[in-house]
Amino acid sequence: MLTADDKKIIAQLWEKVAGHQDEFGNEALQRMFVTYPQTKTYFPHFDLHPGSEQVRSHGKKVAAALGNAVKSLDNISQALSELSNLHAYNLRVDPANFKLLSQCFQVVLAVHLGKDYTPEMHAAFDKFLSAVAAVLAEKYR
Ligand code: HEM
Repeated sequence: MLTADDKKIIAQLWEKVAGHQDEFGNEALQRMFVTYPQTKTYFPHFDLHPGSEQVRSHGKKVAAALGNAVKSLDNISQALSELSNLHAYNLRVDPANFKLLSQCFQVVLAVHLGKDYTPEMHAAFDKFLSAVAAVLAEKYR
């Protein structure tokens, strides 16, 4: 459950992300594929080499979806409803993978924002990403 404070901090953090959104999405995916190679099995139809345009374009979509959720912190479930259907019914992504991408996205934030990514931001954003993951996994049962 996101507190009012969490929501404020998440919105502040996203202001720092805006402008780098596409790049951060791309880097998070690149890290996920290198660090957790099992995640590549969901993308057999993608070129997964570093610098891949397909990954870049996918990173842009993922980051946009996160940005959309940041705008709807009071109703993430509704904001990501279509994506939730897609991941559960069509893609059948094992929900364990959501944590892996979340972890990679946080490393990207730490690398790029450095000290600006404060422990408070880390804590609030971690809760946010868990909430997103819960929504993407909620249709599985
Ligand atoms: C924070 C978590 C995630 C978000 C916000 C997210 C978001 C998205 C978005 C926006 C799309 C594009 C949907 C469309 O084109 O209409 C997508 C597609 C997809 N996602 Fe996710 N995703 C997440 C996690 C994951 C994870 C962890 C995996 C697997 C390891 C995954 C696998 C896929 C696949 C295979 C596609 C289809 C790609 C294609 O063929 O174009 N997603 N996701």
